[in-house]
Amino acid sequence: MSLLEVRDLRVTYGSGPNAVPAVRGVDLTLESGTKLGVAGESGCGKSTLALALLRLLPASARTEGQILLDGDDVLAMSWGRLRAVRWAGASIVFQGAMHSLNAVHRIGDQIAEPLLVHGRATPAAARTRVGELLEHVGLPAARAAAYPHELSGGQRQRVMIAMALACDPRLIVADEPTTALDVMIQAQILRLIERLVAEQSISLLMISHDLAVLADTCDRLAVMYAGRVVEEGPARAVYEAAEHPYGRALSSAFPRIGDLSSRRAPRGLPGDPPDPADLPGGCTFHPRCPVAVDACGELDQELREAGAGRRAACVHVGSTS
Ligand SMILES: Nc1ncnc2c1ncn2[C@@H]1O[C@H](COP(=O)(O)OP(=O)(O)OP(=O)(O)O)[C@@H](O)[C@H]1O
Repeated sequence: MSLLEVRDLRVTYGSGPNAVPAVRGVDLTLESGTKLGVAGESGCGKSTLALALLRLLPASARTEGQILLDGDDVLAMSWGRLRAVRWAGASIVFQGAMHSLNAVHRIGDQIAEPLLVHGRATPAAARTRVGELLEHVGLPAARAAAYPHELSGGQRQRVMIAMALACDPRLIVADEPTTALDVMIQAQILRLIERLVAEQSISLLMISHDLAVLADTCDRLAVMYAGRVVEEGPARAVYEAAEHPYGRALSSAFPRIGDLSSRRAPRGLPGDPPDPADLPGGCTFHPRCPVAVDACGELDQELREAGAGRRAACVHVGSTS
């Protein structure tokens, strides 16, 4: 059984004529001990997907489909079961740690909170564990007494990671965990995440607009456009030679981390991503696609086999012309 199976996930914000279909039928599979990256431009539904995985969406969101964590459907489980799953089954690291941490509480207390709420430790044992967790993410245990504003952006993100690790989750969902950081710190945090998930056999679902970051860190990649996955496959193969024209455009826009000498000229995509409330007919990418043909404006494409372990949703995939 896969650790995580997302089946035909649909998330719509609001209702009636102003409804925003942010996620429109996403299927994803994450095997235990592996790392899956989800890439796409701003507004394609990445954060909505991340929040849906732990049922953290606002009440205005209607969620359909299945999110099977170890075979148990997150969307159908009781609140009691959901509380047990959050932090311990799966935990989430958000972008911009300053907004995710509580400014008026010491970071040690914030890291201890999931341990105490889940009855994983007594207050005394939690203090010891907080020190261990801080050292694990490269911070001195004494920093437990600090308030968030006393730490740098990179240190705050380390605190978020320590908090996510506190209850030994099987899965970490990281939503743009390095976006707010400068390039050097970004690389350090990515290496830290890689080391921790490898050491503790944690599975990772990492979300980013930056395909290069994901290709560097993950085993497999899924590329989202306008609320759907348009390509998925082994990370390196998708990054080096995407089958979908959107995947190709995205990969050409981002150089590999630490490989600035081979920086490829970003070939900017014309136009903007579509408004989810007013999607073009046919393939939603066709108005921006450099290889669109007449059929693309008429018929949306489903994901189909595009080589070993790969799928892409493009009319050109598998065509011999
Ligand atoms: N609470 C909300 N109410 C209504 N619409 C929302 C809400 N949250 C997100 N949306 C809309 O849903 C769509 C997907 O947003 P989402 O934040 O999931 O995308 P994203 O790919 O994560 O983008 P970003 O990288 O900018 O966060 C966007 O059109 C966004 O405006």
